[in-house]
Amino acid sequence: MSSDMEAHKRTAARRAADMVKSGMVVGLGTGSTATYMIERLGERVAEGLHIVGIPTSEDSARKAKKAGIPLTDFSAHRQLDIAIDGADEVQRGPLHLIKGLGGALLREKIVAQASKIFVVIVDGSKPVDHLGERAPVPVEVIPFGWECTAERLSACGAKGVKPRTDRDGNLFVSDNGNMILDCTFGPIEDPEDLARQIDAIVGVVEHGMFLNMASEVLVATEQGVERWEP
Ligand SMILES: O=C(CO)[C@H](O)[C@H](O)COP(=O)(O)O
Repeated sequence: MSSDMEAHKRTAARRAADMVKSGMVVGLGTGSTATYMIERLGERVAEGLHIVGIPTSEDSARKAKKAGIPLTDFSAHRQLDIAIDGADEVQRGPLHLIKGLGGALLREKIVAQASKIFVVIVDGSKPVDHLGERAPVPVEVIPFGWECTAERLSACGAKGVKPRTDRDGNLFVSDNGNMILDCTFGPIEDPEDLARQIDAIVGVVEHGMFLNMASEVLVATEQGVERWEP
């Protein structure tokens, strides 16, 4: 990871964190870009910003607590004012996303769906013409019968379906106790159709295509921060 890329992630993250106002319920994304956003929100809380956060992963919950951000959950709030999160790919135009290479796609999608505004923060390596160009589509599945679920995902056109593993080669376990299958499709011509096919497979909990969900995307590059709307 180049230091430029890190600097761009940080710039986009801080720009989004500065959109947050006192009184808001804020969805806290997961990943390296979202971590910069959590750190910036922590600074703002220390300066007097009053917010509560709903984290999208156990990892982000830990980081938010460390940063001093008070946390809440859906038992207290059914709707969030804003959610801010990174992405693995962003398609300009509809602002379709692939998310979940960090393993948190299910909670991320629940939080994004419950938010009035969903702001996506990326560096210049994330925009693509078609979803699937560079990233696999992560699919969270229940462990029971995953081999069978994997075959059905192949039948949807995935060229490769790989169970995600951790650094030690053990099967990755999500915060929800599920597995992730990384499905390589290559450029996806019709993401809505693919999403329908994947949603219909028994055993699939959720996939990492976030279609028509982003309210805006902040793309930070050498040239500054571009703001995209659908
Ligand atoms: O979806 C995600 C985690 O599940 C992340 O937002 C995505 O992987 C981007 O991560 P990073 O900001 O580290 O590039």
